[in-house]
Amino acid sequence: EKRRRAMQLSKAGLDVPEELSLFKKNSDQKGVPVPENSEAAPEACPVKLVQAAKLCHPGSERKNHESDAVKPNIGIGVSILDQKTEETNDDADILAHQSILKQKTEKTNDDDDILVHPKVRSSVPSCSGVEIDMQDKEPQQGEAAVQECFNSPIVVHVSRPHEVEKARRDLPIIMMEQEIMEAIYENSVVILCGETGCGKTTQVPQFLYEAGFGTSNRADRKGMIGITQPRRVAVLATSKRVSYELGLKLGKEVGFQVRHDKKVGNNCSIKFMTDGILLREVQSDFLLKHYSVIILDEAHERSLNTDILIGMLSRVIKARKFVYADQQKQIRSGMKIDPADMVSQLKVVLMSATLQLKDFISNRRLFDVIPPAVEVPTRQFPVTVHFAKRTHDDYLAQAYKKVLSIHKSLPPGGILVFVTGQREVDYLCKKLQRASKRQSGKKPEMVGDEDGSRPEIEEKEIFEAYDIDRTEPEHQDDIFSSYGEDETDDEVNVASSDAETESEMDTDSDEEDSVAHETAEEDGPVLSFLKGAESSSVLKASFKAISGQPETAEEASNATIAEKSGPSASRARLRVLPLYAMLPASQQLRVFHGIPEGERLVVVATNVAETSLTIPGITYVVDTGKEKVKNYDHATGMASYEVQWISKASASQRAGRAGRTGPGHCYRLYSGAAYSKDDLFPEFTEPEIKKMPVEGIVLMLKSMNIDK
Ligand SMILES: Nc1ncnc2c1ncn2[C@@H]1O[C@H](COP(=O)(O)OP(=O)(O)OP(=O)(O)O)[C@@H](O)[C@H]1O
Repeated sequence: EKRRRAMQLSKAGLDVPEELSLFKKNSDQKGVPVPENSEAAPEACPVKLVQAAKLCHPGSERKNHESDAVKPNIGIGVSILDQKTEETNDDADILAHQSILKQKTEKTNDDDDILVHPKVRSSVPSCSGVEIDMQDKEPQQGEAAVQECFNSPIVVHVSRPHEVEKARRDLPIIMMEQEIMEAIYENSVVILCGETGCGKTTQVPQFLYEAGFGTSNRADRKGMIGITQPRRVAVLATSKRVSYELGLKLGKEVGFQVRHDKKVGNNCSIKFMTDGILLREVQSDFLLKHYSVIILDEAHERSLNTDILIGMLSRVIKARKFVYADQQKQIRSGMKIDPADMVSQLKVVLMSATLQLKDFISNRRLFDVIPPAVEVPTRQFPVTVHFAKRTHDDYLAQAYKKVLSIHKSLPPGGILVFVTGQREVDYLCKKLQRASKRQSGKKPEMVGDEDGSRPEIEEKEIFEAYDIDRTEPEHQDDIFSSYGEDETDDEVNVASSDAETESEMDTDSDEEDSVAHETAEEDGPVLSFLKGAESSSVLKASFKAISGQPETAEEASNATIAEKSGPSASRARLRVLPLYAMLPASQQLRVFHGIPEGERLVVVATNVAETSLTIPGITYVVDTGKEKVKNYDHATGMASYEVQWISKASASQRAGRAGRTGPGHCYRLYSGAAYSKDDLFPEFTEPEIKKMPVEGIVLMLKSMNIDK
């Protein structure tokens, strides 16, 4: 809080009072202030900070900075500081160096483990993986050398685009870099909870990269930084963003892997992947030797893949510690180990905006030591949440109406609409496109047909939207059928509950809607409006209402927002784009490409857009509050898809999509009263592992050679 206020004051050009000051006088350096916190340094001289500290850069980038590169890392901190202090009188430079040194030379628990006994005269692997011959050194010197080696700071040079450098400084997580990195240095597992949009997904991999993780320069940080996402589109989008922010090439230093698509260079430092990919990797290499850090993003979703991964990683950490200690013992006894076989200790970071912490920290079988939780409590931009007065069953019609109402009366800004499945997406896209055509050709407030009449709502369209096909045979999905599917694929399918979450692995998504429909026959209230002609008339009526009824209270509220934010863009055409899991990647990525001036972007998405994504320009979110999930009948072992209310955690993620690149608004198409009921909107989604029949999970673990 102190730092935040100091930052605010200094950004506003005001004097920072002594008690809030980020700097304290250092008695050793006459007149040179030393930053109390590392984040002061980026504020002071963001680029010089890394450049000045000399470079240890992996891969091709290293060549560009060869003259700066310091090959062995031993003693790097001291020598650089001395050298630079002589070279420059620039206080900012010195400030930056000291900041780095202070941060990077913090002694860590891990460092304790790698002390070499003073009496041992042997070769040990250096930070760079090259053996240091210690034969000619005095024991104490050898110890000091090794100690320095692992304690020595390493700073990887990064050339970020100017606008990224500027935007980064306002991200709340940047102020927490030191706390986060210290927690990671000192613990095997760290939980990181941060508000949506605070910068977890894009920045934490960068913190690690800049600290030397993912490079081959240091044995203790050797191995890639792996980041898992529950969804393919998030993998593609975030890897692209991070490579852009770091000024690196996508597919080289920053890579990604999803099913059927892999772009990972030989010198890859940061790898984004779906959780299924990592599960597959852990089966073939239990130690995950290629990784120094694994970040599990969106851990709150508690998907089966993520939960199994957490369990597996808790074991991998122990196994790596064991192998690591053994290797250290061998080194101490004079044995040589091939640098390629050397392992470091594995770090695991669990990240989420809304995590039920007690599930993780109270489970002593999972983690021997309670993992620390670092919290980033603020988001960058505010999001105003608006609840509907009443909760309607016909959420699709309400969504349509809301989008047009926003378009009609609110200032420019993209709209992101959440519905439950592919068919709903396609249907709503079509409807909105038609409405837009009509609207752009006529007076802006007209939603009716060209002749001025109200748009005719065809029964056929409604049936199409909900895939109401009375002739379709009843279909249920056997949960075990997907385990064996596509054996050759390099991604594990653990029969996820939500086809929209994992559908890149599912082959049955086309059946989802029909399954939903069939199950609705028994499930009554949730989908009762989908039943045949009766339901179609309800929808028909609601669509008619869309174009006919005055939007009294809503228009009044919109008018207030419009007054504050400027004129509407109602004459603009709508650029309506779908986003769902089964859409080919190239089409998924269209939402990130920007749109011609004068158009308004509308993205109609399933819950694939719920987490991790920043769709540039999205200012308004329309949340139907519904999602389609796979539920299991424990008696029969069969699964079926149902449309149900989302959890509060999901609702908050959805709202978060509006405040990414500026302040936003989230329109919830359900009432505040409904939202407050825990039986309708639970705090968290029930972990999938609790819903699934245990046999399938056991079989899968057995197939991974895990007996207990
Ligand atoms: N593609 C992008 N274009 C523009 N800005 C972006 C982009 N991706 C990220 N950002 C900026 O970085 C911020 C942080 O994004 P990031 O995904 O790291 O947040 P997060 O804390 O992981 O959020 P979430 O919990 O929703 O995943 C965004 O709010 C946005 O300002």
